[in-house]
Amino acid sequence: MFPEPSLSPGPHHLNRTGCLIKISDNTGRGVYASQFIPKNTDIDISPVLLFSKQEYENHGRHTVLDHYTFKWTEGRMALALGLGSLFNHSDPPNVTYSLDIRNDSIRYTTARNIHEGEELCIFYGHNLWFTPAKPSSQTCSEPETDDGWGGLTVVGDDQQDEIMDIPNPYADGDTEAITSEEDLPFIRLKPAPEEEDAQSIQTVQAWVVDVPDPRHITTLLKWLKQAGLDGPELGHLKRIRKHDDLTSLLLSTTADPPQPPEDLNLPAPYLLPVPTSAALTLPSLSLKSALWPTMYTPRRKDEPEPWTRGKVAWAWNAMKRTVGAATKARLENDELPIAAHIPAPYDDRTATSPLPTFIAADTRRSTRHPLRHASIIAIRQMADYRASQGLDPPPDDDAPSVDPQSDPKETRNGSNYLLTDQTFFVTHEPCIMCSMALLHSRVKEVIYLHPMSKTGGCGGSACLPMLKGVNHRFTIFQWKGTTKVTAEDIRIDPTIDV
Ligand SMILES: C[S@@+](CC[C@H](N)C(=O)[O-])C[C@H]1O[C@@H](n2cnc3c(N)ncnc32)[C@H](O)[C@@H]1O
Repeated sequence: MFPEPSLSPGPHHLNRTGCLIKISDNTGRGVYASQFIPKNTDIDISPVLLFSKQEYENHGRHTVLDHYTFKWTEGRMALALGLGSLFNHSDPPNVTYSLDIRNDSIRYTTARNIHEGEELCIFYGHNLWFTPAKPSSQTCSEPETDDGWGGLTVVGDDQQDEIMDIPNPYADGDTEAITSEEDLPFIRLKPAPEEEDAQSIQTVQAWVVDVPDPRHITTLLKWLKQAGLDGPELGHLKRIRKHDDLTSLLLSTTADPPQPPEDLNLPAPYLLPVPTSAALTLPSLSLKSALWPTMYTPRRKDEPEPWTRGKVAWAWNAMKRTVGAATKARLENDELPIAAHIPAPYDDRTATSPLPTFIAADTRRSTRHPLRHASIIAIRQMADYRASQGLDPPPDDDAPSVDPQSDPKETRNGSNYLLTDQTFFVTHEPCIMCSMALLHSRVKEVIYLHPMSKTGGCGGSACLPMLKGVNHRFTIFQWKGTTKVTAEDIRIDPTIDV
């Protein structure tokens, strides 16, 4: 059924589940099935060789190891021994893998039934360092994120019970210690300043005069000042342009041409389109400066807020629970496997009456309602709860279903229906509608697992909190998953609005 690629047999290394190594012209060595292998079979458990962060930085990453190693915890890198290093990349993959931090090994499991002769492939992530032999089935452009090993993403097990069994890798240690950025299980997405292309650059007509004798420039700059033509409206542009041997001076955007001092004998001013704003990125700088020399003002990034180990452990549990809810929604209710979760805030852990946890799955299928997205439901749960002043919520099909693990009575104060200061966990990047709802809700930060590059409103197809004119911004994180909370099972069609 699966055509034998132009393979030389290579060394066989037949393992107990029937995996063997073959060599193809396009992808080099790879792992192939010598027989039918059912879904959910553990096909290999590869021990790993660990490199310390320093060892890897100084040596490993400058060698071919960089194409083979997986990101481990505490900045360490792992080389899978045996078959583990030989799985090639495919999107979608037919093999998932999970890191077993305790036993220094990686487990590879079939994600579906595998036929004899089929190549077994894992998913390396979206930032490949080579051109994949088979074109990716996903055409989405994903955010520039670090996915795993030099480029690999951990795609974990799809069994909810197993997900729930995984020990939290951040559970031990000093809860007050600050976790370094690279040890965080998520990536802070710093939405790029708006990129511009040549067509989208806004321009305005400005008067320019050529100055054959550059010694006149000083006089002209003084004259601009005296004439009141040195206002801030052109402050994003340089006044003088030197092009080949010609010096030109930017005068004004006035309707009529300004009249420079006559005794300088300058040629008549002429109109030129110039950019209306400074350049935020280097590509934009070169496009704009081709029109007129432009100032470069990259956006200053906010100082990232540090995450303590205790808070990271809390986030890990929260994301695990979110994934569990999404998996359950699909398995038990035949819904889309999408869930959103507002856990009791980490800082409430010692409070006598902490906020309850709100967790919601998508219900658009069962309610036949196009707006029953998990995020909208979770936002509404919390808003209703906070505004309810102890009253029972309205009997609606997406009305609050406050987590039974929590006792809401104590903290209902009705003072605030917003999600101010809340961390919002969601299995998939929220769509534009949900991102706008999150913005309206004044949420503090959103952590999502799967990017939705075609429909997402947090950087995928648009970035709502970065829009001009919005009255709130929230921080966005993408889970990178050195844990099994990353579940391939809840991947969905990239064109779905989440
Ligand atoms: C972890 S190794 C996999 C084993 C490798 N094929 C070998 O012979 O050692 C990763 C390397 O395999 C190659 N590779 C993996 N998947 C590929 C794909 N889909 N298309 C082309 N090359 C691929 C790339 O050269 C990549 O750097």
